[in-house]
Amino acid sequence: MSQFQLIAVDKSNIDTENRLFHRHPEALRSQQSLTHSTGSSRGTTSNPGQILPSDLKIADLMASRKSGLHCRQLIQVRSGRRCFQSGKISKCAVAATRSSCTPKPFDRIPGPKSLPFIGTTWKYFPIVGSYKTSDLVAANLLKLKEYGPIVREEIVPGTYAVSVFDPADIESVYKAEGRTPARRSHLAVQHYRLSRPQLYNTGGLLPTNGEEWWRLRSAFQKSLSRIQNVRHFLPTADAIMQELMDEVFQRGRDVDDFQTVAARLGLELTWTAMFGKRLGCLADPDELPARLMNAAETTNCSILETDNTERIWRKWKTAAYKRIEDNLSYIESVIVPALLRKQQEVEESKTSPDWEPIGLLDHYFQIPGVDFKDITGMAVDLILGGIDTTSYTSSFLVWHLTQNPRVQELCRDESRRLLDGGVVRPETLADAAYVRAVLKETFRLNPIAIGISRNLAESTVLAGHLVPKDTLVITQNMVACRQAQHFKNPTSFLPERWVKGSEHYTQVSPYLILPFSHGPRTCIARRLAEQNLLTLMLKMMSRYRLEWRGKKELKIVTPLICKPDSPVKISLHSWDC
Ligand code: HEM
Repeated sequence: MSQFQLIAVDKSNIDTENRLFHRHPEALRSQQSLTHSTGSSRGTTSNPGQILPSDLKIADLMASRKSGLHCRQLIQVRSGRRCFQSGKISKCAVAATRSSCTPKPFDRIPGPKSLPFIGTTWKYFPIVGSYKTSDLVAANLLKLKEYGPIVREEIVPGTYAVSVFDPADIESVYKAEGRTPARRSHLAVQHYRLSRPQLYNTGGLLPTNGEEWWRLRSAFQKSLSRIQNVRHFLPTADAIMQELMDEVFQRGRDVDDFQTVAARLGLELTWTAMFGKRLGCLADPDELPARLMNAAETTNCSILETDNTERIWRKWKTAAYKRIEDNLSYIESVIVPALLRKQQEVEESKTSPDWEPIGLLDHYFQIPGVDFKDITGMAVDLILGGIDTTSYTSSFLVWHLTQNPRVQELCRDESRRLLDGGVVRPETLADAAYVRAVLKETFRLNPIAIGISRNLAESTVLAGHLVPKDTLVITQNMVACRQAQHFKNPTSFLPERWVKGSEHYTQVSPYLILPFSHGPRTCIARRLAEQNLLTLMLKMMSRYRLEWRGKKELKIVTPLICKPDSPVKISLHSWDC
């Protein structure tokens, strides 16, 4: 009988082996029957050199080839002479040896030509280059077409960024991110904060890496990661959205830019979650919220530019660096006095028997091991993270709804069935399968982050190339989610893909759609953000039909996160008229 031997010699190989079983239930069943007889189980005893039955592997791997799935196993076939490597299944002319399956070196990763002093950045220059930083989605799509599923760029001479597009590689990146996942972003924010030790202890959560990041993250995430803690914010969120419907939409049914309205909403929701008190910026817009929103957006939109020109602003303050400095200092001028008031309030009331923490800050001021300066950094990061993410996502959501009247009707039917006297309750959210599917489909086509970046914590094989530890890798989820190999009619907005029982129901790799990222560094406010977006949709769709009045097509620009390229102009029509 011919036999096949899995060569799983290190952790990454064991991971790829597990991935194979994960994707091919047949293989898993056979593996289970195999391991039953040997008394082992999947994932725990993926022994290097383990012998597998021949019928299992041939059938399984051939099926993989037919279905276009990628195996990338380091597998040696003792007889049958097949070698599986780098996303392809190829016949080897001679008996496959381990060396023939050895990953290719890092410098063989394809990518644009690198020039002295400027590396590959010329590709983003006007006229000579074909990529635009303002349209990274198109640039990344072009990279995939030009170079394939792995692309290497020299972003600063001697510093490389590797893009991966295949979900199996995205999974490998997450598996190699380590206990304290590190990314290279918000460098100017970090520099600015470290130069103000009177206000901050560290660069804060967004830019910090390593143990210091974990100290902050583990302290601040508790009140945001448990679902029951987040449900605690639901009644206030419901009341805020009710005000949006009654006061704002009722006043004018033609909204010239929904994104601005949604930014106010994002600020109101974030502020209220933090302080446990309304800011009141929806119905009565005064100057402070507008300036705060503007300061957060300008800071966010200057991040990419400063991350890419680190060497310059470290010597001379560039315009983008100055923008960050000015706007962060404005945010501090609002936040710090509010934090001081809150701290005093907590001190005065926490001894009272009927005092209950309402906002995040009520918890933060009681966490041992963090002080006022740590909380200042966290509060500013929540403001930076909480407004544009909500407003851009809900703008794309509204765009897709306006383009799909049938989807609007299905959302209306579901929300009317589930709302309890117009109010969203925890069980409403749990049952809102269709509205949830609409949000997921929006995230497939319009995630606000094109993907995530990581500095690898360990050397890893990606698309058949050995990528060294510490290399900056970018997962290209957004482009991957628009590929026909993963989704039928990939550019169509079809929430039914996510509705069990629908003929369009699709099961895909869990590493494709990751709008909030994944693992220990996933968005700290993920549950809160989802809760708010679902509540908004349920309440809005139960009352209004949306009509698009903006530019023919809403496109994306990428100052940092993906933003609508033009005003989100809509009209709201009552369903009952
Ligand atoms: C649609 C809504 C949102 C999306 C899609 C989103 C997405 C993301 C993503 C992709 C990351 C990077 C994670 C990584 O590198 O692995 C992130 C981080 C973060 N997000 Fe969100 N986010 C959203 C809403 C919010 C809100 C409402 C807040 C605050 C109230 C927030 C605060 C943060 C913070 C502070 C981080 C940094 C976490 C860390 O580095 O440990 N986000 N978010």
